[in-house]
Amino acid sequence: MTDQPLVLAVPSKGRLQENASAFFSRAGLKLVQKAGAREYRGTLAGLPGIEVRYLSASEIAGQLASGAAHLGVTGEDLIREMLPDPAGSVELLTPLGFGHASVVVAVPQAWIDVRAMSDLDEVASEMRLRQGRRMRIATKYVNLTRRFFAEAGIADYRIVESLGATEGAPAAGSAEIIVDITTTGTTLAANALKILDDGVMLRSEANLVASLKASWGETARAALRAVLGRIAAEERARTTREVRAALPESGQIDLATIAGLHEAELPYGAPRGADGEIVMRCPVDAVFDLSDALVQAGARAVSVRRIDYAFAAENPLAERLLARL
Ligand SMILES: Nc1ncnc2c1ncn2[C@@H]1O[C@H](COP(=O)(O)OP(=O)(O)OP(=O)(O)O)[C@@H](O)[C@H]1O
Ligand SMILES: O=P(O)(O)OC[C@H]1O[C@H](OP(=O)(O)OP(=O)(O)O)[C@H](O)[C@@H]1O
Ligand SMILES: [Mg+2]
Repeated sequence: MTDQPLVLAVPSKGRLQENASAFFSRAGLKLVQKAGAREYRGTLAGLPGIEVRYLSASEIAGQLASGAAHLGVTGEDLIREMLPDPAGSVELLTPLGFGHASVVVAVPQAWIDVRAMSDLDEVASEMRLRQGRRMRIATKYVNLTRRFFAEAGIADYRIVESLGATEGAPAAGSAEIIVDITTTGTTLAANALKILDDGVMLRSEANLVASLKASWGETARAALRAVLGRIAAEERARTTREVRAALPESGQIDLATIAGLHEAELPYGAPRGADGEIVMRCPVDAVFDLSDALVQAGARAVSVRRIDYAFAAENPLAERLLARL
């Protein structure tokens, strides 16, 4: 078997594209697109064994499912909708803090008595009884809708598959209600629709996702460690601060206790010698309490700084995935 490169699928358009590029560059991963405007492949600068593919968010979900891509950035909504067995075919490595959107059940605002899924059950039964037809739901989230309605005990409906402008379906008369994704709610409001009180099916955001179906040879595994090592180093750096100080004149300070109280660590160990320097690292939220504690304990010149990357021997993201391969 040939030792294939790691295929990294990156959004090439749409809502996730810009944020995804920013995420990779923060982690020091420079996407280099091959020459030619129609070339949808690239590499990562300085990292061998990786092929970048530029695809739409839904194609990325598909390629992770089939194993054509090893790693990708896509919306959790697409993973849950498109994969029959997400838990068995992919690993959601980490949410990325962008691409937030919810998949919701929305009905016409004019249905003033309909507020919850249980009310919808009544609407469906009445429609069936009085008009002899089933309630129609316009959506492209066919699988998520079937699952959610089954859990709500509603069976009397029909799905009208929508390819776009789903919110327009009720006004156009092609469906009574819709299931779609929303962020600001602007599109729903513009179409005189409202979300049911218990109608939020999924809160989604962009995730870094790994395929369990891809072929993970040595080259791909080595590339995985390198990529996830940088991503983890950036995240560790972003969520922590480095706190430095000079030892008290007396040289006496109980750093272990102070560290323990403020979730801090001494990444370079305890200071040596009377004019040693204390270097600690703590979560962003703990910075002021830790600094106060150091000052109270007699430490001098306490300063706090951001760090760009914090590399470590441990690679929790990679280990979690490799344990499943
Ligand atoms: N307000 C939003 N509306 C739609 N998608 C959003 C929104 N906010 C975040 N997303 C995320 O972006 C994903 C789809 O992005 P987008 O619509 O840009 O892709 P696309 O280019 O239309 O993909 P395709 O052409 O395959 O449909 C969604 O599945 C969701 O995860
Ligand atoms: O709640 P809002 O902030 O108003 O956003 C929701 C709208 O955005 C998405 O469409 P998109 O712009 O991605 O177009 P598409 O349907 O062509 O993908 C989604 O399908 C909704 O129509
Ligand atoms: Mg879209």
